[in-house]
Amino acid sequence: MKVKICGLTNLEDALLACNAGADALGFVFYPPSARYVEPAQAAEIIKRLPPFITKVALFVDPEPEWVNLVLSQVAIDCIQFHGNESDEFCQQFCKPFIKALRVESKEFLDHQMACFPNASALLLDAFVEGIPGGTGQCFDWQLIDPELKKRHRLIVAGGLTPDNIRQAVDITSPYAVDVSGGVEQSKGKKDQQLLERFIAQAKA
Ligand SMILES: O=C(O)c1ccccc1N[C@@H]1O[C@H](COP(=O)(O)O)[C@@H](O)[C@H]1O
Repeated sequence: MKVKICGLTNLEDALLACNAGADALGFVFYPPSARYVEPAQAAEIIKRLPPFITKVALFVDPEPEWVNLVLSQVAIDCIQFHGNESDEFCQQFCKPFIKALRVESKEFLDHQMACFPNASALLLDAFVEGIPGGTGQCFDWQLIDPELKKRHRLIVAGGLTPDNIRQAVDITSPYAVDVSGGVEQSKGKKDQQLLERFIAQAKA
């Protein structure tokens, strides 16, 4: 089980996440988010990370110029698109990409999943009207059809915490899980105990 910790804004939290066993770290380049990090700050954090950690840049309906600016300044391995971007839009940056889909219904999910043949993984998050992500809400994990897992690499996200992560993994058997709010003491500030408990439970 791979674990991505998202919404890193400072080096201390990034190192805590790595030491606790995180496989990937997410940096939010969506200015309205409370977890937004300036590219220069993300670049400084990334320079001091141990090797073999995947660095993920998160965007929501960005201008291509903004993505290219971030990629030119920050050593990013993978891009996570969390808005209404198309498969064609996402693949123009020549980086592996994760497409986030907000789960409204099983039919919607089946349809949406087929629209991203070039995604290296699909991330499933809760649907909350008017909020693109990081809502702290769960979706109905039972909506994931085992057939979908044969066709796509799935990342489960949305409202995950140290207390529900084991159940989420048992029900969905995903490729990876992604968390932001469930391991924070306040928006943009992670909590060491929550990080350690979350990762230990996810990988148990
Ligand atoms: O974290 C954010 O601020 C954010 C903003 C806009 C889009 C996505 C965002 N975060 C992603 O949302 C999911 C679920 O987060 P949570 O665990 O429920 O807080 C996760 O993939 C975050 O990377």
